[in-house]
Amino acid sequence: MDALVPVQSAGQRLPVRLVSASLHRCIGSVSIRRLVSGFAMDTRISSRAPSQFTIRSQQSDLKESLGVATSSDLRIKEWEVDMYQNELAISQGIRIRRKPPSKAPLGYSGPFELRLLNGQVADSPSNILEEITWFKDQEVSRMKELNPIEALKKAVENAPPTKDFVGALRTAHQRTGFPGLIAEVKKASPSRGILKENFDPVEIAQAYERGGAACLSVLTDQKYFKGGFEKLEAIRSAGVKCPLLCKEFVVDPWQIYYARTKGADAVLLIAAILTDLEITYLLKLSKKLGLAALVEVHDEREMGRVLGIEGIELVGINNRSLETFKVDISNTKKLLEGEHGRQIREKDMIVVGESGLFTPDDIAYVQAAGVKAVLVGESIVKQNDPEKGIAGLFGKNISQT
Ligand SMILES: O=C(O)c1ccccc1NCC(=O)[C@H](O)[C@H](O)COP(=O)(O)O
Repeated sequence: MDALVPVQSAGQRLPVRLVSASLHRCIGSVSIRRLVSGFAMDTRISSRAPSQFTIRSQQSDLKESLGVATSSDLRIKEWEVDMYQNELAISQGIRIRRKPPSKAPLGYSGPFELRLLNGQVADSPSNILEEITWFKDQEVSRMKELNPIEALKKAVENAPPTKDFVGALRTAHQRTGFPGLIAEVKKASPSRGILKENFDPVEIAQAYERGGAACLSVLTDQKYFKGGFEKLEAIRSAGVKCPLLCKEFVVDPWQIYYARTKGADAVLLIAAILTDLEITYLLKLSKKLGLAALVEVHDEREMGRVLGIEGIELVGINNRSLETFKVDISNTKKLLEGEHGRQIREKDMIVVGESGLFTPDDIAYVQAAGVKAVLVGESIVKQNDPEKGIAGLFGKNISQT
């Protein structure tokens, strides 16, 4: 019996079988589908094996056997599922915690008791990505109440078809000989503050399209980037033809449905905050809804993980450390060297160089490293005329070539 799940250190793999077996015991008749952050997983639990972990009164056992869990049982179970999810993430080397650490609910007795006694955990976010992720988790819970998934699924059925994001990048690369440009519509960022005061997202998007952008990236996060879904919708409704990336911090499948209903053609999946299983599932869901997925990595470990996942066509290498904000475009080169680069070429994936690209030399540098697309925000959005900004970035007008 695995009464005590061993605490995993970073880099060690926590067997999924062990996690599911333990979840099985903890959750009893409650569907994991509802509990693991809304992620629909294959494992639907139906067994009513008695829990080794939770102390229940005879009365609550009776209630549960009748399918009526007490609210305190549910709190304990939800908390414990969060803890297992953290363990799984840690075992994959993910340092970003998805939620602030919380104390065990009253009455909890189980494997995490020992863990809690041992360590002092920081209860403030350790970097900006973690802060954004914690906020997003809360924000998505609120948004889900206002826009239930059933309504979104209906809206998706009636939504117009999506545009071919990956195809647009390949075509632009072949047409211009330069990496296909994903031009970012971004008013502000945590590292740079406000980038443009008089910010008209539709005007900027139209200027980017005239300037030869293959695709656009639209920030939808309000709090940290001053973006919004209304901006994505407005750009789509204005008749812009470029495929649109919904630039969000996805922590829940609900967001994929929501992005689809708001006019997105592609979504961003950030490996630093998602487990392999989550990426796999979100990728499948995106494809099912007709969306492309840009899977973003920051380091070699994340690149290795992503290369082990089937079905990824677009990999973004972010040159910005989300922990220190330092931008270093040699990160793109480093991650495309050796075995990883070989696998990427073999799989014919499109690599997108992201962040910190300002000059034709920067573009030439990441192109020589192997990228077929670039994602650029600051250097073009700040220009009075973003259309000319694109010509400046590439050293020539790429709309005509
Ligand atoms: O830009 C930030 O400060 C930032 C902070 C935390 C998470 C993500 C962040 N940026 C998102 C991006 O990756 C960039 O918007 C994108 O790659 C374009 O970068 P740039 O051309 O340097 O504006």
